[in-house]
Amino acid sequence: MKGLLITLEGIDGSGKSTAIRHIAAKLKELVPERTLLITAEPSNSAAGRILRSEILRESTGELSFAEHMEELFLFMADHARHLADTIIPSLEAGAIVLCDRYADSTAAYQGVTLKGIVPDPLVWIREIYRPWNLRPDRTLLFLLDPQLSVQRISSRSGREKFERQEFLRQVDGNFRRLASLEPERFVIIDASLDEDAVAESAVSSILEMLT
Ligand SMILES: Nc1ncnc2c1ncn2[C@@H]1O[C@H](COP(=O)(O)OP(=O)(O)OP(=O)(O)O)[C@@H](O)[C@H]1O
Ligand SMILES: Cc1cn([C@H]2C[C@H](O)[C@@H](COP(=O)(O)O)O2)c(=O)[nH]c1=O
Repeated sequence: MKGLLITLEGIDGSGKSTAIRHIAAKLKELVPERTLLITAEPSNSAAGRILRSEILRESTGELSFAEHMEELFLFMADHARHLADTIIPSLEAGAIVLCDRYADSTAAYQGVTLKGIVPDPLVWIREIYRPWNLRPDRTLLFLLDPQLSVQRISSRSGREKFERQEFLRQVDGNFRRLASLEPERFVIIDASLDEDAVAESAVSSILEMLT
């Protein structure tokens, strides 16, 4: 049986982790014969663990050129390791893989942080990934106004709320641009709906691919 790679993308607080739990429960009920793998990036690779410690430590200060480049290539190294060790073996075994964040997040987020360092960083990052990345069968893009998303995650530490909102507005614009470049791969999920409605739209989109 052919595996299926479904990725979930969207800005911080758009509800991906919440939705993935509902989706997994529903798929277990509707297609009990299928193996499900729920995973996420950054993953638990060595690079992923460095990134997670950095994210937790999130400095409010500006990163240097070297720190921005280091962050980009750590995310890419984590992605390569995650593909090789986890995603590809699961797909080869016929699993449905639900991945919370994937290469599109690198293009969307580092496509903002690398502005002024490289020309059109979103396009550059896509080009670096192109020769070796595994294209998802479908990407669910959770769209939510950054003002709402910042309210949802306001309890988390880190950058000032306004700074985070402006940053996420640019990330949101990058996700929308990525979706416009590959409309056949992306499905837009209205993340402003309640949890059940969001999960229902996500599950129906996945079931379409199974039938
Ligand atoms: N549909 C929804 N409506 C209202 N609140 C929601 C909804 N989905 C999730 N939330 C709440 O918003 C917050 C963020 O949700 P969640 O962690 O699932 O987002 P996320 O996209 O995984 O964020 P991040 O990428 O930053 O981890 C949580 O407090 C969650 O309970
Ligand atoms: C894969 C990936 C992630 N990020 C950012 C996006 C989020 O702010 C954090 C991950 O936090 P989460 O709560 O676990 O989703 O990392 C990024 O900047 N670049 C990437 O490639």
